[in-house]
Amino acid sequence: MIYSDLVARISGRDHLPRVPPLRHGPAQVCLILFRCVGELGETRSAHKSGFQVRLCVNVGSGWPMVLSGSNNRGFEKGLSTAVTDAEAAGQVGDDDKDMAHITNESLRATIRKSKEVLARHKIILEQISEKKKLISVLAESSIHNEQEMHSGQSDSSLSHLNAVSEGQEIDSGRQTYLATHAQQSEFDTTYGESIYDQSEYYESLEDEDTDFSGSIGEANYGNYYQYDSFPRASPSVYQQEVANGMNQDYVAQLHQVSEKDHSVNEGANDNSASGGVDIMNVILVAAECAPWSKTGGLGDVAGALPKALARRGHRVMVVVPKYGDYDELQEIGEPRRYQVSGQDMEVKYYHAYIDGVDFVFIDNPIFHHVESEIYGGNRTDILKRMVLLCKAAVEVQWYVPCGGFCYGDGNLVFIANDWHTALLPVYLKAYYRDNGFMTYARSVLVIHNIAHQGRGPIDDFNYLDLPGHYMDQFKLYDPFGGDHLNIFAAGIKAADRLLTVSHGYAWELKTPDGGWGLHSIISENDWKFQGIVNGVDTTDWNPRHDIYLQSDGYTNYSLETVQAGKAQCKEALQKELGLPVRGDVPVIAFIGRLDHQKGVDLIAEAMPWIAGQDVQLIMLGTGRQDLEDTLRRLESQHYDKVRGWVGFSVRLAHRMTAGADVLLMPSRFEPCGLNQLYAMMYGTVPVVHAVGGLRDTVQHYNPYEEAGVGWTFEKAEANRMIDALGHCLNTYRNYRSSWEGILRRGMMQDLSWDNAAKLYEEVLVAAKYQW
Ligand SMILES: Nc1ncnc2c1ncn2[C@@H]1O[C@H](COP(=O)(O)OP(=O)(O)O[C@H]2O[C@H](CO)[C@@H](O)[C@H](O)[C@H]2O)[C@@H](O)[C@H]1O
Repeated sequence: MIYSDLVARISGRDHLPRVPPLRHGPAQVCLILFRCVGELGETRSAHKSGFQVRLCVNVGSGWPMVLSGSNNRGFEKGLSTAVTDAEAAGQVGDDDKDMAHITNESLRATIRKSKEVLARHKIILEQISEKKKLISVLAESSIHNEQEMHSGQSDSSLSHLNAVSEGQEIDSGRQTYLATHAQQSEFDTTYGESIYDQSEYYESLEDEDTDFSGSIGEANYGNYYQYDSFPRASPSVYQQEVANGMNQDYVAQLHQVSEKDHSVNEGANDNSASGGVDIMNVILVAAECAPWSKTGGLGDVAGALPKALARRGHRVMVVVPKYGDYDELQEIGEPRRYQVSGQDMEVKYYHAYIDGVDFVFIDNPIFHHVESEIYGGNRTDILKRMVLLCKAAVEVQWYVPCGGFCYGDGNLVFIANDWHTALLPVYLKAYYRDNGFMTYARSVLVIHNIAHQGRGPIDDFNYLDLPGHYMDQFKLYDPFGGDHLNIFAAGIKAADRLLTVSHGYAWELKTPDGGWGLHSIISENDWKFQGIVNGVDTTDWNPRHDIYLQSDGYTNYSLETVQAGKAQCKEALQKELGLPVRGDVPVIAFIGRLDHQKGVDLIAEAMPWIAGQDVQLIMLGTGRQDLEDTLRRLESQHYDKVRGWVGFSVRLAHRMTAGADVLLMPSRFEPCGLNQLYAMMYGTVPVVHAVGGLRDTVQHYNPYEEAGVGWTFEKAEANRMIDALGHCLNTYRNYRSSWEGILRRGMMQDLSWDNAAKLYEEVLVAAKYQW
């Protein structure tokens, strides 16, 4: 018998860490302590992930050897060392015996106990799954009923979205997909980008007696308060009290009134912790969310990641401002009032339940009519919007009864995104956790783009309504701008966990060039920091059923039909844009915000070379005025082969991704990049600057081994880009079978959010058990 079989039998599972097989079976194995963390059970261990396994192996007559590891590798290493030592000492027998040969009674008892506990785990998980389904059904039927009552219509919120997806022109119709990066935020112009533009910054089984009979399902669902059952003072009063220097009597009073709630929460947490079930309440907060509002990749992530987390069994809410009138929403809960820099603001909540996710919209006039400039306009106006969003979002779990039940704070984790919601971890701490509330709530902050940090003059602190001693968290000295207020900096420090959207960018953020002045703070917080590569929403971005490929001569296609499908889409694209319809000419696409980051100026610099090639170039983007002018100029100068579409068109972005042969991404920095992922899904070959997430996701083509999915170049320089593009075009023209291989390998990857969601879950769980 080999060790891996033995351990698998002990646990009753067959996917334990890959334990190296022994050539000789152990004569005696005495399992003194067997303790698993993570998949097998859980404790409140702060270990990031994976297993913590302790085996005490009695090899021969010597003292037992304790093997332990907080992850697979540690365990494997320890075990193989022990085995090697034992073999070397001649203490391991030759016989490959069966379990029956293991005589140690305590080992058998442990095996039995472990099996029992795992069986109970299984039952508990099934119960949770059932309850989750029930809640989903209740929520859906409540929305359905409400719709029928209020509007007399019977179509669900989902069906409305489907109606949109069945061909309504989102671009012009709802005008919610907007080109807002066109309007530079005064924040970053004054205190952020301009500074860095001038600088060089660019270039459980823990306890066998644990009682599992308390339903873990209840632990997770029983702690949802009925609407508004949290008997606390009005949030604005409370938050204001904290900001003005907390009155201790007031704190005591609040503790008293919320005692009941906290006992519920504590119980819930205890149960879920010991029960080994990490189903959580997750609230993702963002300034934009597709399909309602989108200026770039953040909108895509906010629209897709929550659905993937919900598919993993978590109860998930997205909180986002309500910029426009979205038909599919229903008002929910009672309006509440919040103070933003001395002004009393009423917040209403709107709700839609779609694909297992509660989308909650924060409504106040300050959000209205800014969909075209979410991050644009006056600096203090943007700041007030973000303050209101974060103040309301940090309490949404008590006041918005999604599906009839509020989320509660007993098993809760917030996911904040970029500087816009970086105040949320700070508010969570300053208003609540510092004062003994929301003990079990956690916050994770995701960095999508460090170039925008929410910088402003120190005096802006007055807008934040925080106790004076919090000022230090925000204050940052910068060699170019001097002392300033930096919202991202404070959020990074306050969050329980810090994430970014690729491994490459996680590394870059800790360097002076990549951290944009925040590298030291990020490095200091490295212990809680990691990168997770974004995924693709495969319902929206999928050539098999992309709704934008169902008209105007385009067609859906798959790996099996890619040759004919792409050829048809290419023809339709050339027709739509008035380019010569030629199947043999390589079509190169660029899609993105027009700013320094995306390197569109490098394409302009390479234009003389590109113009000399038999190619077609299509660029879609919006942003900086001078770069928009560049697009227009290139089109007019090379009308026979270049199109520069200035604007924000989701439909055209999809069609270009399907119809082009090559996607060019010369980004100077790219935290993750979604377009190259979309391109590969559609059999379009990426040519990218090897930076951040582009380096992580595009494997350079190796003609000797016929491996790789695209071309990369090492420096964001026009001549480097030309080199890479030249190799790419050469392969396109002269090595067709290699080209097909590259394209197919790209399409065959699993780029869905499901992988990333699993990794997010590990981070959420790590945050939950972090004290
Ligand atoms: N003119 C236009 N018309 C239509 N659609 C357009 C468009 N311009 C851009 N888009 C769309 O907006 C999205 C852009 O996403 P990216 O990830 O490439 O960049 P962005 O820099 O906004 O996001 C930041 O956040 C994301 C998410 O984490 C990171 O991947 C990225 O590296 C980081 O810079 C894509 O869906 C793209 O198709």
